[in-house]
Amino acid sequence: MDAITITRPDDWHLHLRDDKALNAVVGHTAAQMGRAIIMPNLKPPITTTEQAIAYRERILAALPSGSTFEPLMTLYLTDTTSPEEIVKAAESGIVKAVKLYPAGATTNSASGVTDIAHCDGVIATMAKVGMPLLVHGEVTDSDIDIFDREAEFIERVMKPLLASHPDLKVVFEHITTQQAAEFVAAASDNIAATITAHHLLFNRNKMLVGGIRPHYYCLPILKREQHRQALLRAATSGSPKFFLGTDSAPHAQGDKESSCGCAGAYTAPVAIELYAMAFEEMQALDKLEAFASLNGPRFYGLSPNTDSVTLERREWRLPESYPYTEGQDIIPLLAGEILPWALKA
Ligand SMILES: NC(=O)N[C@@H](CC(=O)O)C(=O)O
Ligand SMILES: [Zn+2]
Ligand SMILES: [Zn+2]
Repeated sequence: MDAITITRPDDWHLHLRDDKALNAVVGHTAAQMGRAIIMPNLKPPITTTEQAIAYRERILAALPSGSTFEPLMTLYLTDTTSPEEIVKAAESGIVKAVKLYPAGATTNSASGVTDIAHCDGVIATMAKVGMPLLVHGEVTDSDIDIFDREAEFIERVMKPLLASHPDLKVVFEHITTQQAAEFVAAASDNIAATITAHHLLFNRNKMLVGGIRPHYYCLPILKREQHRQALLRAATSGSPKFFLGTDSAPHAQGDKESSCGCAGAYTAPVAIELYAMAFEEMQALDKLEAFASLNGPRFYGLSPNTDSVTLERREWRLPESYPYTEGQDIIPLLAGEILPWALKA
């Protein structure tokens, strides 16, 4: 196949940050995606509908002129989020989901939930009004190895949560393990998952063999090959439960290439190209459209985009960096490398 045309994709898990960083990155996503679910882990986090509406306005203002990209907003769940705030969010039509960050699990999760028991009433309200819960699924207990934190989350948090709230819509975000892929596939229809391009393309060797490569450090951390294979099978299985979520998570070069580097891979400029590489590895390019453009809107109760994008088989070299904030560049994943697929302008 030398070209593939699909319904324009959406990104169901994206970090856009704010201010100068927002201005630097939003165009990369808007050039490819029709819509994106915007993560609320700003400093301070987006915890109210009012803040989500204001953040949405800042995103729209930062878009290149003429762009029709649509940001879909989320709230950051805390120990003190009220059921009233959830009702308000649902009625706004602007807030599409609520995000659970276990406190301390990832970037800007300090205000996250310390114990999900604190949120039982709020989650019951979410189930009642049909507001999806998006989950960063890792336990944070210091005795649990970083490579086991997602699998352990399924047992300790996800299963009890779904048992108490069987009608709750849940997206298990950025799944990275065979356990998560199998759990979601076997769960009821109201449970889905996003999968990143980098977890489909790379195992942990990419990050650790021949030198430590900080741009491959993200959370949940890259796993061993067995897990990558399970994610590839899930993404290309044709199941509507799995859809595209890049988790493109920009951090300044200096914050990544550091003695204590931040977690997050910046993939927005080449998101759909990277997914095409992964699907081609499975000889499943015919499954790309459902994963990238149809399954997500279906889960969120939205229509697919009405226009399309075309990928051409044409080698091109990704830039080494892009301008980011004052005096800082951002390094995309696969910076300076040759990619086999190009998005037709
Ligand atoms: N994925 C990451 O490694 N980082 C994300 C947070 C997240 O999605 O967990 C970020 O905001 O930088
Ligand atoms: Zn996360
Ligand atoms: Zn994320």
